[in-house]
Amino acid sequence: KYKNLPPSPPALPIFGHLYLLKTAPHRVLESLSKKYGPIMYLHFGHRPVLIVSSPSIAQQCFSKNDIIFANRPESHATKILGYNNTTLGFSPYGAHWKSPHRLITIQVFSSASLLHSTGIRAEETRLLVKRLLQGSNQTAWRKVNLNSFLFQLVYDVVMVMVAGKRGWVGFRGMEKKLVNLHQRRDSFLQGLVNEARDNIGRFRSSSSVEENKTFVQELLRVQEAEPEYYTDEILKGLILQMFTAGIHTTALAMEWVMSLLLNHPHELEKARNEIDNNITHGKLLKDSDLPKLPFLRCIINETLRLYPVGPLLVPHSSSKDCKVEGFDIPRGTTLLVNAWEIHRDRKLWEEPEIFKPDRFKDIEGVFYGFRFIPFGMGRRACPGSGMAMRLMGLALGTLIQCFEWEREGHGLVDLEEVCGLTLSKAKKLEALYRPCPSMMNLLSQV
Ligand code: HEM
Repeated sequence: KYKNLPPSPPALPIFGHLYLLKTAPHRVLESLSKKYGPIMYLHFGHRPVLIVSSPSIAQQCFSKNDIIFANRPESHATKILGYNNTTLGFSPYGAHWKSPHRLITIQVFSSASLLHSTGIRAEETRLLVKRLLQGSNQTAWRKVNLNSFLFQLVYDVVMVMVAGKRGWVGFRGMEKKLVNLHQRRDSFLQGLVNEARDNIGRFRSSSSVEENKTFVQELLRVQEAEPEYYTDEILKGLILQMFTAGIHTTALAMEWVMSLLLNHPHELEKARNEIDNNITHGKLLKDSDLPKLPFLRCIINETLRLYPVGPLLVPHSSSKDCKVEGFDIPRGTTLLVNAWEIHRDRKLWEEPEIFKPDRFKDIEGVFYGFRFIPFGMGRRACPGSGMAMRLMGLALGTLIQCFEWEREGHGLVDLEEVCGLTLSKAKKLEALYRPCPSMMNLLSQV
C-alpha cells in the first residue's frame, strides 16, 4: 500500500534499526541523516519511526499535518506512569488532551497567571541567594554543586505553585521498578489533593483561599463543576505533569547556561554589565526587569540552541496516513524531530559549534523560521515555555547580579553529555562563587 516511503538504512529482522542506537540517539541519527537525507523511515522493533532533521520538513509536520501528528505513541511505561495515558504530555490528541490543556494553559501559563505567580518566583529566587550566602564570608571563594541548587529552586517554585508549600523531593532520578515508582508518586499526589480538599472544606468562606489559589485548589474547583470527567486520577495526572515536564528540563537548561558562561567569561562579563547598567543599583532583579536584559535572553537562547534539553523533542505519532515531503507516511508512525541536529546545521547557522549569544540579536520570529525549536512546535509544543524563560531569566540574572563566578581548577568545564529522554551534563556542574562586593549591602538584608 505504501509505495513511496522515505529512505531507510538496512534493518535487522525483529530489531529493525534499534541496533543503530547504541550511543546518544541524536548523534547517531545525525550521522545517518548525512547519508540518507533529512527525512528517514526506520523501525524500532515493530514500531515505524519517521526521523526529520530539516526545518522545512519539520514545518510540514507541524503546520499542514499538525493535527495528524498531534498524537503521542503509547508504551507500557507511559501507561503505568502516566495514569493510563491521561496526563497531558502522554495523552493522545482529542478531548482528553484538549480540555486539560485549556485548563492548564489558562490556570498556569496565561500571561495573567504568570503575573500572578511572580511573587513565588521572586521569593524562591531570594531563598536561593540566601542559601548560597549561608556561611560565606565576604571575600573567600566557595564551591557549590549548582545542579542541586538549581534543581531545588525549580522544584520549590513548581511545588509552591501547585500546592502552596515546599516539600517532598521524590521525582529525581530513574527508578527501575515503574510500578513501585508509580505507587510512591500516586500516594504523594493523592496526599496533595486530599490536603487541599480538606482545606477548602475548612476555609470555604475564607477570602485568602480564594485570592491565593494554588493549582490543586483550582483543579478541585473544576472537579466540582465536572466531577465525571475530572476524577482524582485526571487531577493527579495533571499535577504530575507539572513536576515531570517542568522541573528537570528547566534546571538542566540553567546548568548548561552556567557551564557555558563559565567557559566564556567574556560573555559572563557582558551579561553582568548589562545588569549593572539597566537595573537600579541596590535592588534585586525582578521579573519585570527582564525585557531590559535582551543579552541575557540571547544567552539562554544560544544555550538552548547548543544543548536543547529535549534533543529529539517528545515523540509524536500520526493518527492517519499522510504525505510529508512527497513521501507516504503510514498511520501510527512515530515522529522524532532531531532539534539538536537542526540547531547545529552548518547550512542554517554560522559556526554552529561556537557559543555566540549575539547571533540571536539579529534573529526575529517565534521559531526563527523553524530552525530554533527547543520547545517544539504546533499544538503539542511546550505550554510551559513562557514560565521557563521567565524563571531562567530571573534566576540566572540574579546569580550573575549577586555573585562572582569562576571555574574550579584550570581547565574548562567539561561539557560531555548523557542523553536519555533529556540531554544532561555527564558531570554535574561544580563552580566557585563569592558575593559581588558591590552587592554586599543588599545581600546582608536578603
Ligand atoms: C527549559 C525548559 C523547558 C524545555 C526546553 C521544554 C521543552 C519541551 C519540549 C521539547 C516539549 C515537547 C514538544 C513536542 O512534543 O514537540 C515539551 C512539552 C511539554 N512541556 Fe516543556 N519544556 C520546558 C519547561 C517546561 C515547564 C516549566 C513546564 C511546566 C511547568 C513544561 C510543561 C510541558 C508539558 C505539559 C508538555 C507536554 C505538552 C503536550 O504534550 O501537549 N515544560 N516541553
